[in-house]
Amino acid sequence: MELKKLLESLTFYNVNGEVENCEITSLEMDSRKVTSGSAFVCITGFTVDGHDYVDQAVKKGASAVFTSKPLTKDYEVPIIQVEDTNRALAMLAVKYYDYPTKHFPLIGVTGTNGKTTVTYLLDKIFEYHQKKAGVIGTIQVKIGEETFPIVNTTPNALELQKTFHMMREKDVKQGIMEVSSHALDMGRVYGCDYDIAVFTNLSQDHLDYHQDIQDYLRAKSLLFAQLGNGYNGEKEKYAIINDDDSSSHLLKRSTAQHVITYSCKKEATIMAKDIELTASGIRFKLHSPLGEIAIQSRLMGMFNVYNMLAASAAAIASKVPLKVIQEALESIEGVNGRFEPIAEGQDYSVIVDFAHTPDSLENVLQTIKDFAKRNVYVVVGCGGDRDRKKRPLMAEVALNYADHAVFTSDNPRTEDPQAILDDMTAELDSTSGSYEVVVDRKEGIAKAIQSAQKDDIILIAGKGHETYQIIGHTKYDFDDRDVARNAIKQKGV
Ligand SMILES: CC(=O)N[C@H]1[C@@H](OP(=O)(O)OP(=O)(O)OC[C@H]2O[C@@H](n3ccc(=O)[nH]c3=O)[C@H](O)[C@@H]2O)O[C@H](CO)[C@@H](O)[C@@H]1O[C@H](C)C(=O)N[C@@H](C)C(=O)N[C@H](CCC(=O)O)C(=O)O
Ligand SMILES: Nc1ncnc2c1ncn2[C@@H]1O[C@H](COP(=O)(O)OP(=O)(O)OP(=O)(O)O)[C@@H](O)[C@H]1O
Ligand SMILES: N[C@H](CCC[C@H](N)C(=O)O)C(=O)O
Ligand SMILES: [Mg+2]
Repeated sequence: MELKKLLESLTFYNVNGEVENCEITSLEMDSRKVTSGSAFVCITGFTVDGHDYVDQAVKKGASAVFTSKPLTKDYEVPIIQVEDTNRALAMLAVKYYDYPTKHFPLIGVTGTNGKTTVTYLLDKIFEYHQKKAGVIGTIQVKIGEETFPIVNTTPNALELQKTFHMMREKDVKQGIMEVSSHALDMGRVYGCDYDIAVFTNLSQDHLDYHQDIQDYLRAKSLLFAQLGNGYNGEKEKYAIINDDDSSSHLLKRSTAQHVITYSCKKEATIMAKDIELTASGIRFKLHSPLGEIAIQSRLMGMFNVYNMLAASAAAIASKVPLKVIQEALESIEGVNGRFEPIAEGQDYSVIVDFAHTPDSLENVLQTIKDFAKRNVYVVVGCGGDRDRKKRPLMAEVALNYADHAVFTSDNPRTEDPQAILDDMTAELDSTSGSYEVVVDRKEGIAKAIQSAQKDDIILIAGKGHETYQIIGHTKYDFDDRDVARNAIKQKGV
């Protein structure tokens, strides 16, 4: 693409150098990826400043550089200075990849818990609706049956538009993505044109990044403020909001578009009635302005009723017939690493789940308690370099619900694993409940499995689908499901 054409995506900028006849062969924000003809955008990060890598980028053949501050030396390639390179990156990426989401509708899902689950429910619904879907989120990028690895739940603006472009090339008819609060706050989704924005719920997490819960909510609300601000202005846009959550009022006020509410407790656009939670799944009646359907699902727990309402509401707004929604939800066996049973023929249950917040841990433990015939064990830890304030809360929830807790390491990252466990247990006294601390996760899982007797249930929480454990800066192979399977076999069935 000609640089001149790329610059049409920006309004005010200063150019130092010659723009005419400058051809751009790729758009990059990482100097290490620059090749001959790349345009390099300098981003000021949390660790380093991209402006310090201009020399490297130019040496590698960059044919243009975007900055947000004056550079200390002159270069022979055009230097384009903008107010904010982060914002410019999104605009440039949308232009470079030729407005990819013009070609398919886009659903964004935000909230503390349930985003991945809702996106996979929607993926199944669109599969049944015979519309090829592309999903972006915590687990991976999934386009039809193809999957690609991912670093962040919501990728940066450049990676995101590139992924949308790939979806367009693969003939995707429906985009579905998780939108994290970090992404909203950092502007990773600037330039995205959402048709539907979904809110699951808000509870404590990420207070390492956000100053407080209000700031966290403010970040979430940006998705609803952004709804309808894109280039697909002629289509109707919908905000789908959990009306049973105390943040619903603010989120409704954040959007100028249509609002669809959902609730299990009160009058709302979409409601769940006659809910039955059983040891083998969920039954309820989904009531909508278009009619009522009976939902029968293998997913467990009240929280999954909410997830199904959220997904159904987004599907209804996307004009998917109720019958299709009903069949798709009935067919879902589970979501990777969410309430995933590990069955090796043993006479006790082992469940691997991704609960890594106080609220999700409480929800999943409540679900287990409701059907437990005997003791409930929980093996859980808290990630390092993440919200420290949730640590004592998660430990408290574990003790409130489980008969015995094994506190162990999650992803310690650069923190001392013992110090994380100390944060979890500092407030607990000996009367709070029965627990032990086992720093090594593999050992912690094995200990719980060794102790289990017939009809006991062990919940291994926090890592779900993850196939690694991050210690320091290194990712080691680690999968709770494999570790549990081996421990079960070692114990003997
Ligand atoms: C705190 C945070 O969000 N950091 C993100 C950020 O990294 P950073 O600011 O440290 O980047 P940096 O290393 O300083 O680099 C700055 C710039 O210099 C460039 N650079 C760097 C080195 C070099 O040699 N040359 C060069 O050009 C980099 O490409 C970049 O453009 O930008 C990176 C690239 O986009 C992200 O991958 C990274 O996410 C890290 C891995 C992360 O862990 N983020 C978490 C907190 C996060 O965002 N989580 C949410 C999920 C939350 C949830 O689901 O609950 C998410 O959406 O993933
Ligand atoms: N609607 C919900 N409300 C509360 N807890 C939930 C809900 N849905 C799922 N959970 C619990 O939270 C865990 C994580 O669910 P899921 O991965 O769908 O959430 P997420 O919002 O994508 O999380 P992340 O922020 O890590 O991407 C599940 O394993 C389950 O224990
Ligand atoms: N998306 C979540 C994942 C947490 C998973 C948990 N295993 C951890 O490492 O803390 C986060 O970035 O906070
Ligand atoms: Mg997720």
